[in-house]
Amino acid sequence: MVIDLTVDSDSEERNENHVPSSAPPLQNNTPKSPSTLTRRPASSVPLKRKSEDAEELLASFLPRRPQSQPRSFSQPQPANRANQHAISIEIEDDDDDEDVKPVQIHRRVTAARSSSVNPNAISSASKENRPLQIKSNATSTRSSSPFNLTTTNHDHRRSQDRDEDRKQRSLLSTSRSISFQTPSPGPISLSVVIPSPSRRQQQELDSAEVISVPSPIGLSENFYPTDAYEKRALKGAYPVARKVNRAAIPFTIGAPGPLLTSKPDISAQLHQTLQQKLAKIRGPKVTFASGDQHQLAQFAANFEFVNAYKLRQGVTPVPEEFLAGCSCDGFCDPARCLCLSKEEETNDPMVPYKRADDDGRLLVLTPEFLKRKAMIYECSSRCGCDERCWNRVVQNGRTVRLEIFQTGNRGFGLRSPDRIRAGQFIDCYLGEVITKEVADIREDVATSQNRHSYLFSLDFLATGEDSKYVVDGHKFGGPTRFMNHSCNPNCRMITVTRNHADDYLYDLAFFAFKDVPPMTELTFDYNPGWEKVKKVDPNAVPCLCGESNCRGQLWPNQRKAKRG
Ligand SMILES: C[S@@+](CC[C@H](N)C(=O)[O-])C[C@H]1O[C@@H](n2cnc3c(N)ncnc32)[C@H](O)[C@@H]1O
Repeated sequence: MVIDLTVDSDSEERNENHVPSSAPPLQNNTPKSPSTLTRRPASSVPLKRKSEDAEELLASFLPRRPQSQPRSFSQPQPANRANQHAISIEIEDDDDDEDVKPVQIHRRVTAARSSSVNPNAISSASKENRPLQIKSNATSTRSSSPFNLTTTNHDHRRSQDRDEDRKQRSLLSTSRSISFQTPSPGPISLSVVIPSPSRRQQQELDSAEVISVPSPIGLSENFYPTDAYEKRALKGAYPVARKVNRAAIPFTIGAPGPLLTSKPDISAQLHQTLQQKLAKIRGPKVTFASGDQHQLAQFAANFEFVNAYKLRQGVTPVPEEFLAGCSCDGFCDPARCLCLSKEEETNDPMVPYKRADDDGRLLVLTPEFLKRKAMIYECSSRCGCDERCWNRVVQNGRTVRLEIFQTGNRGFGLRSPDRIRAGQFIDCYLGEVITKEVADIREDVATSQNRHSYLFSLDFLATGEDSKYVVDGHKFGGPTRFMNHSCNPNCRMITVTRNHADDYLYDLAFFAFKDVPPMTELTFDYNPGWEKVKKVDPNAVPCLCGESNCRGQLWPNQRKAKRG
């Protein structure tokens, strides 16, 4: 579609057909200048003003004008020429400014789809449905506009334009000499031609069927669908229940079942529950010494035994492929095994285990190692040695039986019915492995509830103050979670690992410090190396170990300390 929009100020007679009868006659009034232009000198108004005005008008033609700028739009009668519709729009600015000398600028913008004016445009428009194209004799073009303004190659028009420019300049110069104000465009009439449908479109329109649609009524299901059909179908699928005379149905009482003749044995039930839980522990038997039923019941309801760490959210072990091993064959050679711990100062390899003096099958820590603070690196599945290798003790598990008993003043405690040799491995501390952040929260809860703490920091190789992970044996754990503190302990915790690459996840293994007679409570120092202080912190947990060298308090804070 092509719309020929011609901006013409003075060739009135050519556009007479498009001027609506209602359009106001040409007046000699000076239109009021737009506020943006009143402060500009007339000389600053560009000569291309005319074309800009056309663009402005076109732009303003599309959206609605605000009420504050009243403009009159009038639609002209269709032109006499066949296949042509013209809309003439007259735009007029109000002017009440008496100070400005009346200067009349009258513009008529005619958009006509006229074969005489632009035959090419018409022919192309009728063939294709192109976007609206407006032709103007204005000098500027705006390609980004949906309207495409192009210059008409018409000499006569150009001369008319030049005349108009001259006339405008003279008018502007007159205005400048008087008030130095730029006049606004006067009443402008705009004619827009709306093209008729193309031949193909017309054919489609002619052949289109007229479908009669019934006028909607408020309750018609065609327009407001309901579930009435669905309801009717459901009614058929589920017939209405028959009425029953309940009084007529006989009620027969059967033979009575076995009645409880005695009180249930709570103690036996509790014992059974505990046995079930203890049976889950791997290795030699772990038992509960009979004691306070209420405490046992509490424990049975709130605790589960585990045989390995339970890694919680945020805890990631170093993958297996990072495991390094020695190249020993069969039994490791203490002189060249790469897994052996290194002496911190000398870097000499340390052999941690030796055969027990009275039992060749039993491996115990060497007396030298018991005094050290080094970590034990045991051989692993990546090593060349086999499972009989002497450097595999902790990974082979517990060898002594254990008993959980009530201490009387420190809650439960742990002991063994077996004799334990100095340096003998007892068991590992187990539980949930949690992040330090989670541990802090749990510690606050334990402290506020004034209950036992089961948090054990994995901070042996930590460079900073704090650990990355913490083991919590409160809800899940092994028998060693019952080991109490003593200022004169008989056991020691030593860190043991098989993965040289992981500094944060390793075993917390308990070894007997000295020979421990059967049924002696197994204890360790919660804060090894912590010196006795003269003044005991009144907020600290008081130590009840009863030893002559008792420090009087368990720890400066609830959690067990760094290196053992
Ligand atoms: C790992 S738990 C030991 C088992 C605990 N007794 C139980 O019944 O579950 C640590 C807690 O036991 C108590 N505890 C351990 N050793 C203690 C001691 N020497 N004196 C006082 N309380 C002790 C403290 O309440 C501590 O928070």
